[in-house]
Formats: sequence, structure tokens, C-alpha cells
Amino acid sequence: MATDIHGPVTGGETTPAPVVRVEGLTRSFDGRAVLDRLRLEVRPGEFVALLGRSGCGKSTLLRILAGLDREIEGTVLVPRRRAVAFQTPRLMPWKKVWRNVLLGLPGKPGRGVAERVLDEVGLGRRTNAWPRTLSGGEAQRVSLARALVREPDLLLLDEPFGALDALTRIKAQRLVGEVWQRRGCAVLLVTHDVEEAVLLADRVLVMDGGVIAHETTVGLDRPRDIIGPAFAELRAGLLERLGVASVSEAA
Ligand SMILES: Nc1ncnc2c1ncn2[C@@H]1O[C@H](COP(=O)(O)OP(=O)(O)OP(=O)(O)O)[C@@H](O)[C@H]1O
Repeated sequence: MATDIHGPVTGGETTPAPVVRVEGLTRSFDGRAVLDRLRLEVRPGEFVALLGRSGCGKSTLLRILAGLDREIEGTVLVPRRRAVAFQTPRLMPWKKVWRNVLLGLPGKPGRGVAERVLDEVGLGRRTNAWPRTLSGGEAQRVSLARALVREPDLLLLDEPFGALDALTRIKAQRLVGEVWQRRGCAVLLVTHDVEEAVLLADRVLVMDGGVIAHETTVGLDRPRDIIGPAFAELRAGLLERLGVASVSEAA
């Protein structure tokens, strides 16, 4: 469990230790700080969405949390059990789907392990397929299965639905929501889509100037009514934060 990293909670408090704790995180490229003393906490089981204009450093932060970039200053505490899925599924074309799912896993897990998790993402029938025969949505679900098979306490998703058509995207969003509710892991989702963020997340963060410049707690019951006024209000507020006038304001 992630709490092991942070030690026991002191003073008999009931608030669990955060699963992610980032303080004073700075990452520079060519002398320019893309992340500038950034602070972030994510609670166990929390679904957090990360928005921000293109190039503000969302993927950089995610890569650091995934352990893929260590040229940093500051404190980054994350659970050992964490997994990442990217916008492009990055499957090995010469390995069948189930072997892709098990790729890089320690030990020698059997095919059954891959089959169970492929079932969970609705791909039980494609375990023996070659990656080139998959649709974009299917390939993305294999990528999600490859992350889930690691039983993560923290699931990092970098625009996983960005390249999907509208209908496939809705299905994939629903799937991620279900998986999250069933598994109870924390999720950090990088997205450009404000609606997606409000649909899925407990908390939406907006990055700007190398820090988390704003956060909105969503606080709507699930499943969420995306045509209701509360949803629209949250969406409009976030669009404003991103410097985009909402449609009703622009009209
Ligand atoms: N390896 C690198 N070398 C040099 N500059 C980099 C590198 N990685 C990222 N950057 C720069 O850091 C900044 C943030 O990039 P990042 O990919 O984190 O942004 P982002 O918010 O995820 O953008 P987008 O939403 O367009 O994916 C950009 O200006 C980018 O050019």
C-alpha cells in the first residue's frame, strides 16, 4: 500500500496519508522551468483530472510520477504499485494481445492473468489476436489492461481517449469510470477535455505557470447528469480558468 511509503498516520488521525505527495517539484528544459516548485497531493482512491493549455507541463508531470523522468528537484512520493497508459497504446506488433498485457511484469505470470484483466476491459475474445487486427478503441483497452494487470494503487492516464472517435471515446470513458469504482485505485487523468474531467473526476486541477493554479472539487453524484445545470456551471467555470469563454457566453 502507498501509505507504507509515508509511514503510519500520526496522532490517531482518520485522514489517510496521500497516495501521491509532491512538493517543490521543479523540472527544467534548456534552462526553462516547465514545472516550478509544484505542489500536489492525491488521496488514496481519488480520481483527479489534470487540465491545462497545451505545453503547460501536464505530460511532464505525469512522466515524473510514472518514474520515467528523474531529472528533477523537489520531493515526489508515489506508491510503488503504479501504472501508466498513454494516448497511443504502444503495443508490440510482434506479440499477441495477451503477451502485450504481460510485457515487463515480474515473475512468469500465466496467460490466465492476462485473460482475466482483458475480460475486465471487455476484450476477453481478443486475447489471442495480433495488435494490427485491433480497432483503435480495442488497442487502447489493451493498453489499459496492461496498466491494470499491475494492480496499481495509482493509475496514470495521459490523454488515453484523445485519439478515439466520439462514440468510442464515450464508451472508453465509461469503462475507466467503472474500472476505477471497482478497483478503488487513485487515478490521475491528463486530458484536454473539460467535460471528460467533470464527468469522471472527484477533483479537477488546472496547471498554469508550472504549478497547479486552480482546483475544482466536482462534488456531483454519480452517475453524473451531463446535461444538468450543476454540470454546466462547473464546466463553464473551468473553461473560464483555461481562458476559454463558454459557448453561452460567446454566443
Ligand atoms: N524532453 C524534452 N526536451 C525539451 N523540452 C521538453 C521535453 N519534454 C517536454 N518539453 C517541453 O516542456 C513543455 C511542456 O511539455 P508537456 O509535454 O509536458 O506539455 P503538455 O501540457 O503535456 O502539452 P500537451 O497538452 O500539448 O500534450 C513544452 O514546452 C515542451 O516543449
